[in-house]
Amino acid sequence: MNLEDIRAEVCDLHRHLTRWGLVTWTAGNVSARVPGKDLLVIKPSGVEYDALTPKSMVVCDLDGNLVEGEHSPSSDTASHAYVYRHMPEVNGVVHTHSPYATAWAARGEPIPCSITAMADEFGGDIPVGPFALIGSDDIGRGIVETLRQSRSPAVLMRQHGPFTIGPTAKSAVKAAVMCEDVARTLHLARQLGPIDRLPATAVDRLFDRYQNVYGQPLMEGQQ
Ligand SMILES: O=C(CO)[C@@H](O)[C@@H](O)COP(=O)(O)O
Repeated sequence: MNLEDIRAEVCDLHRHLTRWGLVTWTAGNVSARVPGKDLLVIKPSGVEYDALTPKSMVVCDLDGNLVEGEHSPSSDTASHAYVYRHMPEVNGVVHTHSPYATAWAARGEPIPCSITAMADEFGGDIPVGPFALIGSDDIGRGIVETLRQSRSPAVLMRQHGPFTIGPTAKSAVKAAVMCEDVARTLHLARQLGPIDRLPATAVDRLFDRYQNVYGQPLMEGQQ
């Protein structure tokens, strides 16, 4: 993929944030690593989703410095860059303020792994990361420290909201969609009474099946 393709992909992926109701106004962002280069592509800060174009996407280095683009990069660029610097297996990062996941983040409470959909996608609880102010790479440090100890591609940054990672930018977007889905379901379940976590052995088997068997075999060149 060349830089123009990545700009187009990152721009297009923001449509999923609005389609799945994960963002309000301009509060959320998607980025992708540029393969083989110490660069990332991210959304411009504070631009409405309907106005995003491939050209308005911003290219930054992995210290968060602007390299190419007509707009200021997302406020979370330094944190996305920190994740790419410290997690070489990650090629996509997403942040939203999706309401149910952010409600769990506001309480500083992990989402307990109580349903098969959570075991499938997250392989356990969705953990809580530390509170950190926006602007520096402190949020990135909290994401990396928390997710290194977990199989989950999602972390609820305390009193802020969810951040997700993935081997592709699309997979990080999918994790953000699934995170909000299970956050809503577990919130609803808890209104009905106490909820139990799945046994660890069942979580392991479900996670392995979903990650390795579920769906269609990949064709050559697919991700
Ligand atoms: O979380 C916050 C602000 O609380 C930001 O990530 C969010 O508003 C999105 O900012 P950007 O438009 O990406 O600069």
